[in-house]
Amino acid sequence: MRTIVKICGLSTEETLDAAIAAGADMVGLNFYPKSPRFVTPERAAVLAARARGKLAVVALTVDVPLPALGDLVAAVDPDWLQLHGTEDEDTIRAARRTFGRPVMRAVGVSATGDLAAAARFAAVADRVLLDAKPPKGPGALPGGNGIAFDWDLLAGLEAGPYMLSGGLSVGNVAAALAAAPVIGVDVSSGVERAPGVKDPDLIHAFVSAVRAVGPIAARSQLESIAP
Ligand SMILES: O=C(O)c1ccccc1NCC(=O)[C@H](O)[C@H](O)COP(=O)(O)O
Repeated sequence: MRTIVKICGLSTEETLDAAIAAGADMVGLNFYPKSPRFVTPERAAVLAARARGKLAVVALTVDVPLPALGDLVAAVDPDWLQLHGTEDEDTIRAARRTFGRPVMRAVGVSATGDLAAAARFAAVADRVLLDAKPPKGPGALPGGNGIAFDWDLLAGLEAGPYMLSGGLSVGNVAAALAAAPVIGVDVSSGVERAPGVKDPDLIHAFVSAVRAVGPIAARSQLESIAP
């Protein structure tokens, strides 16, 4: 099975088409109002319709209450939900049940102890996104900060539906995949020329860099995972 590639925080037709042409598997549409990647539900609906059947569209939200999430799902009809805040297991279960879509839960990692939280969420979510923790201080976003964490912390990660994110780029994604036993990768800042401005050439280069690593089975620590 090939490594899953998600390009997060798209907002234009041009960059969506680049992700599709490059062979990405998922794109993220960002509904966090303070993000430079924020898209309105109306704009997202246009992009999601364009992507339909070509790759999976992920609606990324941060601590949005279920009724408002329902409005978003109705407007955009995403294939996946990505919960990138402090949503607990009950909320994940409720979102899966209510909206009938798979849920990805992001988990910040800065120490091996965080892998316990990741495993807890992996038991109830369809996928867990292992991301860098946001930096402290004003202006930091819950994600999309372009910061990598120490991938060696993942050496003891049990096989599971884990994807890796945080500071990935064309230059480091092969090393990240060599270190981290994950089924996929997610990138945002690393394929941008400025915050919120995705670059079609960088999207192509990033997907090519992942494909050059080869399928998951070529990474020995993942031979037993069937996502
Ligand atoms: O990207 C954002 O602006 C963002 C804002 C609020 C919550 C999550 C956000 N991004 C989540 C993602 O899925 C990113 O792709 C992931 O954090 C990695 O980002 P980066 O380090 O910039 O590649």
